[in-house]
Amino acid sequence: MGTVVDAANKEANGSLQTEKKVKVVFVLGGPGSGKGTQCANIVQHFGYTHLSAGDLLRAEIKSGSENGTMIQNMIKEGKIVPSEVTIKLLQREIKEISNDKFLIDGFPRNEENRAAFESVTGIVPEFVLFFDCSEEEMERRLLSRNQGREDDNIDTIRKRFKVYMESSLPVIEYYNSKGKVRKIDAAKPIVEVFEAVRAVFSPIE
Ligand SMILES: Nc1ncnc2c1ncn2[C@@H]1O[C@H](COP(=O)(O)OP(=O)(O)O)[C@@H](O)[C@H]1O
Ligand SMILES: Nc1ccn([C@@H]2O[C@H](COP(=O)(O)OP(=O)(O)O)[C@@H](O)[C@H]2O)c(=O)n1
Ligand SMILES: [Mg+2]
Repeated sequence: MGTVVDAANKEANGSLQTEKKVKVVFVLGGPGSGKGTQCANIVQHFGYTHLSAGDLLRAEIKSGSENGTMIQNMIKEGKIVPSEVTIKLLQREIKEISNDKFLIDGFPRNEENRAAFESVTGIVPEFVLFFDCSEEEMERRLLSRNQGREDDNIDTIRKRFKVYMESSLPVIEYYNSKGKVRKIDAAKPIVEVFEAVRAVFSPIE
């Protein structure tokens, strides 16, 4: 269990009155491995709230916020946005949504994300759901994703794969060294992947 503390409230009352105890599962894997697709299934069957870091960042661009242009440029390059930006968006959702269990999809994507989230929120994940899939398969899926995303082009896809190998896989290895990774063969068809996902969630429900 982790807690998200309202800093302002803590400041005002010198106490942790608005502590909210939450259960968090990180959903990690390469671009196109099927994170978003399986999160939708988990939401339906296990009552978690799905927080996609990428979706929150794209919404931030649309909102015209001061960080929008920076975020847009980094997404176009497949780069990882400064953690303080992404963590603030995640914290806001966790605080505002009346649920106590969250799937955080596509985060942490590098060591800075991982360490900063833990030190800022005090939350340690129950476990990490890792969707393992070959680059060839992920590339095929991204090129036919048709969600109008400007980062689903072959040049940016190549950059994202490089970032995934260099920065994101080490985070998965970190959690693996702590016995926290639940690895799923994500190359299989959607239904078969969900069968394996269901088995991971069922025992603890
Ligand atoms: N197991 C699967 N087999 C084939 N296609 C898949 C599978 N899972 C997801 N897809 C498709 O691949 C694309 C990427 O899936 P998505 O869930 O957006 O992945 P991610 O969030 O990891 O990038 C989508 O078009 C989705 O419909
Ligand atoms: N923790 C994160 C997650 C996403 N992002 C950015 O958002 C982009 C899209 O993330 P996403 O999770 O929606 O991408 P997919 O894995 O779903 O294809 C990433 O390539 C990064 O540029 C980030 O900077 N930090
Ligand atoms: Mg996704």
